[in-house]
Amino acid sequence: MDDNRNLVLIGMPGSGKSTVGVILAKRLARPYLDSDILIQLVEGRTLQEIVDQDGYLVLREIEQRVLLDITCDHHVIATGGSAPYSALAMEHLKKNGVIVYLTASLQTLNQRVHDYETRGLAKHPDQSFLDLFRERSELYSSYADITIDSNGRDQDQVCDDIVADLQKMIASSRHGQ
Ligand SMILES: Nc1ncnc2c1ncn2[C@@H]1O[C@H](COP(=O)(O)OP(=O)(O)O)[C@@H](O)[C@H]1O
Ligand SMILES: O=C(O)C1=C[C@@H](OP(=O)(O)O)[C@@H](O)[C@H](O)C1
Ligand SMILES: [Mg+2]
Repeated sequence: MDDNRNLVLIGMPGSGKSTVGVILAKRLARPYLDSDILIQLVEGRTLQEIVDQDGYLVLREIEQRVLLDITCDHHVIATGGSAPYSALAMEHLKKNGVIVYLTASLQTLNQRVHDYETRGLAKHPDQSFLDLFRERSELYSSYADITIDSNGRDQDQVCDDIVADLQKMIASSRHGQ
């Protein structure tokens, strides 16, 4: 794909950002970055340890810092599900990136993920997953350039759908020039 912008994946935990991100990077011959891994490298501890030791708001602050430090282009970047809580970070990523929102229903997410208790979710301990899902859906949509429905699609099909939509987007922006 002839475009130098980063491809930035956003969506709920379990929507497939990390899994699809690796496949997409290989498909497009681009380097891959996962901001969750960057956080763990910078902090020298797991996401769950950060939440347990310092609380979910500190994890969100660290995530914002790590996202603001990303200055590359031409990468595929999988963010963590809580990335869009930082408007600053999202605006930074959007300047040089196409934001791809992977959607999945609550039922799909619950089928895919069984470790929400240890995954280090950046949410208030009393907030239910359903409430989180509702709160975030709007937030993700507000930043999305492309929205891809991952329900009933395996990771390779999701990757095909992203590439097809990106090609359409690039072609239509060329026609508009
Ligand atoms: N399109 C898909 N269809 C079926 N399972 C998927 C799909 N995408 C991801 N998964 C599975 O769902 C789980 C969560 O995926 P992951 O990539 O870690 O999501 P995220 O990074 O968005 O939290 C993994 O076990 C992964 O294999
Ligand atoms: O949604 C969340 O609150 C989080 C999701 C995780 O990433 P995935 O979306 O890749 O699971 C990770 O960033 C962090 O533990 C917080
Ligand atoms: Mg992930």
